[in-house]
Amino acid sequence: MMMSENPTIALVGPGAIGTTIAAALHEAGRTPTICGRSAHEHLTLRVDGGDVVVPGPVRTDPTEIKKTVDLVFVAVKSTQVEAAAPWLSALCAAQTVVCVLQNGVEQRTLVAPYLPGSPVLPSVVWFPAQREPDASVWLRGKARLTLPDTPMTGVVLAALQGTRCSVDVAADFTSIAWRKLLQNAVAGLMVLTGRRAGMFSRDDITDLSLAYLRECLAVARAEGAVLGDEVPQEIVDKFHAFPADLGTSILADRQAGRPLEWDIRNGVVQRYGRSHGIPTPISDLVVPLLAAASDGPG
Ligand SMILES: NC(=O)C1=CN([C@@H]2O[C@H](COP(=O)(O)OP(=O)(O)OC[C@H]3O[C@@H](n4cnc5c(N)ncnc54)[C@H](OP(=O)(O)O)[C@@H]3O)[C@@H](O)[C@H]2O)C=CC1
Ligand SMILES: CC(C)(CO)C(=O)C(=O)O
Repeated sequence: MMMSENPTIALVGPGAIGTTIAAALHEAGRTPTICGRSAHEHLTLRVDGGDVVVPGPVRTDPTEIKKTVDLVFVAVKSTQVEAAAPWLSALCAAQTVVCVLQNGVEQRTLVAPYLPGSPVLPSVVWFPAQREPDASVWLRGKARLTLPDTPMTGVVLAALQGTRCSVDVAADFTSIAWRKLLQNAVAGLMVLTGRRAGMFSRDDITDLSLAYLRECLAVARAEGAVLGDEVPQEIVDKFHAFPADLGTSILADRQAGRPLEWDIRNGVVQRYGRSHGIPTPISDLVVPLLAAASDGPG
């Protein structure tokens, strides 16, 4: 699918990931319409070379949107898609490309019901970014996405071409998305301890993580992911190498008392495990604890 020369672009969900992508687009002269929940005059991305300020305002009323756009980036949490649906109705026509910047392997299923048949492009978001108390976002790694190879991938490639956010296109997107899901699943253990990446240097947490990752790997393979036996160790090695104070977005939500993406990051392994008849004893412990931390009661 080709994009018009000056495509119109909107970003729904100007949080940690959304601000990073909005800043990348803005630096390349492709400033998106920013659609959020909280009003801000501008967005600020903290990067090594200083701040990137993206002019706003952040729009908060979907009824103000009078025209659909060519490309929408969706960067709300998976728990916020339903509430963000009025933005999707206002911004999307049948030909609008909707690129979902979320964790998980179910972006299409989650977002498509709120669209007028627009094509949905899932992505793998590799970089850590965190919201700071002053509402700026701290980009803590190299901005990088992986996209599946589809007829509309070129639209996103063109939009992000020459920006600080690099994009890889994967022939086997399923395997890459599941690999990232394994990383996210084990990161969920940080919610249960209230600790950051430094906790993975403990031998007992390393052993638990490896066992959990092997369980997730069995489910990923049953879902068609081609991932080797070395993947659990590689993911744990990654956590060992992270700065000790690096968190994860689900921990940030826990600490802010927000709903957690427990279902798309952890519950998914238990759900698919059940459908394939694969035992998931670690998920059976971890998932109810995360679900209760998120949704209560109590
Ligand atoms: N942060 C990270 O390092 C990474 C995150 N991810 C994934 O990316 C996705 C986005 O995460 P992240 O950026 O951290 O999330 P954030 O919570 O930082 O951002 C979500 C944004 O969506 C806004 N929002 C909430 N509800 C609505 C609504 N109804 N309409 C419009 N905007 C709304 C929020 O507004 P408000 O300011 O009011 O809360 C916030 O600006 C998640 O799936 C996450 O798992 C993937 C890789 C890394
Ligand atoms: C930072 C990262 C990449 C690792 O878990 C992430 O996906 C998140 O925080 O949600």
